[in-house]
Amino acid sequence: LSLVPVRASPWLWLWCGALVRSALLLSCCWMRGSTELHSIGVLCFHFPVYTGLLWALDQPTEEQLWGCHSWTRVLQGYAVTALAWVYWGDVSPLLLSASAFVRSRLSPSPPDDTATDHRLQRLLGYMRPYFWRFTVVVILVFLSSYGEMAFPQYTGRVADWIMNNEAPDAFTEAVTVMALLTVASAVLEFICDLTYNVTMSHIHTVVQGEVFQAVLKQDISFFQATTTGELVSRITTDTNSLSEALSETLSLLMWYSARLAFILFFMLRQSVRLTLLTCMVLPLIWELPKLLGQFRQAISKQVTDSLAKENQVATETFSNMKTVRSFANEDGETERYRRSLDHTYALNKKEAAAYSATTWANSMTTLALKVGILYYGGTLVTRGAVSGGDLVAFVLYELQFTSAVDSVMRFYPEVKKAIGGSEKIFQYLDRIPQSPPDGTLAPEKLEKDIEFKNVTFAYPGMTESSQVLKGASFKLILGKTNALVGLNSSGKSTCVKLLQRFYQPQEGVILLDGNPLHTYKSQYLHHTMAVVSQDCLLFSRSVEENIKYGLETASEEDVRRAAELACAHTFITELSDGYNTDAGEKGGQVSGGQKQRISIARALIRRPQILILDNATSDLDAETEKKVHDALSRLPDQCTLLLISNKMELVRSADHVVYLHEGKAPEQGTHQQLMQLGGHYAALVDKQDAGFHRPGQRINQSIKVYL
Ligand SMILES: Nc1ncnc2c1ncn2[C@@H]1O[C@H](COP(=O)(O)OP(=O)(O)OP(=O)(O)O)[C@@H](O)[C@H]1O
Repeated sequence: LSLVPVRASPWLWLWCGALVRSALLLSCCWMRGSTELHSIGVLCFHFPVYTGLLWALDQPTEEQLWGCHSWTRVLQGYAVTALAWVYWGDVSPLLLSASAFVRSRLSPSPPDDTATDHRLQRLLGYMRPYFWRFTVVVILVFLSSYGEMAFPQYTGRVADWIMNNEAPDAFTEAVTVMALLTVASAVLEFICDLTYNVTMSHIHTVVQGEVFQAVLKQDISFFQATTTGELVSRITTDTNSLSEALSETLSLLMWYSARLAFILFFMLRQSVRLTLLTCMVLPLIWELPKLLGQFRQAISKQVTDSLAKENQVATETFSNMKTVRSFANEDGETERYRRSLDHTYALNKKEAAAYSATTWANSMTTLALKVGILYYGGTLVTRGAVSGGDLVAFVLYELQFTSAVDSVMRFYPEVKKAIGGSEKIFQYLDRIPQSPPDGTLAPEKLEKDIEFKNVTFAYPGMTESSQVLKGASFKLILGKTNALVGLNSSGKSTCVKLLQRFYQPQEGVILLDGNPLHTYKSQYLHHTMAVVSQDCLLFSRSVEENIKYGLETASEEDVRRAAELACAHTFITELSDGYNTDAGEKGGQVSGGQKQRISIARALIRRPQILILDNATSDLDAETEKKVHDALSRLPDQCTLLLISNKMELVRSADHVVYLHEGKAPEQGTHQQLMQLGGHYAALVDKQDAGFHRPGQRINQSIKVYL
């Protein structure tokens, strides 16, 4: 062991021993977690670092350096290592679970390093197409950071020249070079910032577009479970803060990291001892704010969630303003909003406390370092170990160094926080819609009836006892007028939603043209089948754009023809700006009846093979409704018409009536056949007829007719 080269350098011996011990510990696969790596670091390197510190402080180190060569010391070192090896082998799982417990107490959602790495990789994936641009950015960052080193370097030299009254020409030259390098560095920084920010804002646009697209692909139950406020917040607020963090904060992090590397290099050139002293204190500067930063990160996540909830309350209130006003519940809504504000405020206070603690820890540690450097540097100058100029340069470097460490410490958690915040964005991007994959069928013409075969269905999250359909089997005749009748909540609208593939039946199958519904292309299905429901909504755009919604290629002639069929043309031309009149948010600028006719026109412009009207003419007066139905009866023969209405005269005129009862379809046939049967349907018709003959009594509106 005391053989030649090692003996020649006690430092080498000391560090080799530390490396051997750490390699031994690392070879145990169970000791590769971050906690264990820290422990290995402490175990193996505390002695060499301690000796280094003594050397930096100009203290005697002979005993520490040469003491290793005694067999007792070597054996003692390995004995401690072996002991630690055994100790961690047995106790490590216990320690890990205890620390996990403590962390779970401190923060409900502890930061998961693996998940963060994964998210980082995903984000880097978006940067990959701009690889060369980022390479240029990195090169510019390094060049510019290098240029910034000119100021302390030349200031130190100038200080020496002034103190020693040397070469006045060199002084002017040094100042000129320093100025040129600083200007060059600033120009490079400008080019670099511009390139980086333009690229990042393009990436932001791409991510935002992808998230929006991914959300639109989701199944209807997803929209039912997720509130609009939350969705909007994820698409706008979250992507914006991610983009801000990645464009501003990450760029600053890059700058300061590069600066840190150069400063360290120049500091080492200036004085190894002073640099060592600075670096000894570095872990303290590094670890304390990092620990506090983790705590802050967890709180920030809670703040983001709380803000999303706040948005949700506001969005819900404003979008239901009429309901709020009609129930005079402004105070109630204000109270609800105030409660969510209070919750965010409480979290903000926690976050502010964590932020202050992090900042305080940063400044205290850096202050202690500054005092230490000045004191120890002063003694070195007095002893003549370094020149006054060197100390001046070193102090300037050290100031930049601590500010760089401080910035890296500050921006690193922020970037991590933004990466953590990207979790939800990626959740949306990764979410696979629960509906089966899109089919391939898209026949030009349907030939067979629509058939529900033993269909059983409960809404997502509902129990079996809440099944809406319990093995319902019935047919809707192709090219004819069909009526689906039943009491309230008997599942009539649910059947339409199943036909639109908003939900999937748990059992049974729905056949269209003899094939299961899911074998059809989704786009084809929604073009073939047009649905107009009672609560049809218009978009805040012109009437014309509303009518040709999703069919941008439709001509003006098509729009006018569809509007005429829906008896909407006349009133549209009387609107302030005709077809160009803005329908307002959710169609708020037109009346309920006008909204329904525009919606019917929107359905008709597609020339659907199946038209479903779910109480779609309920807001029309009798005369207009008759006109609309007359027009609809003139639709081409092959169009299967499906109408929901509370008016029995429409049901009577249907070719085929299906009566839904307790999740099944016990009666189906023509109106006459069902009346002759004398079952539920006949009883319902009788009740309604009786209701019509009692003036002033409210009619039990529980019939829906689909044509
Ligand atoms: N999105 C949903 N999530 C959970 N349950 C729902 C949902 N939509 C409807 N339901 C429930 O399903 C049942 C059937 O509702 P559906 O709207 O299909 O009945 P309906 O016959 O059209 O009723 P109505 O004549 O009153 O319009 C009701 O009990 C209703 O509460």
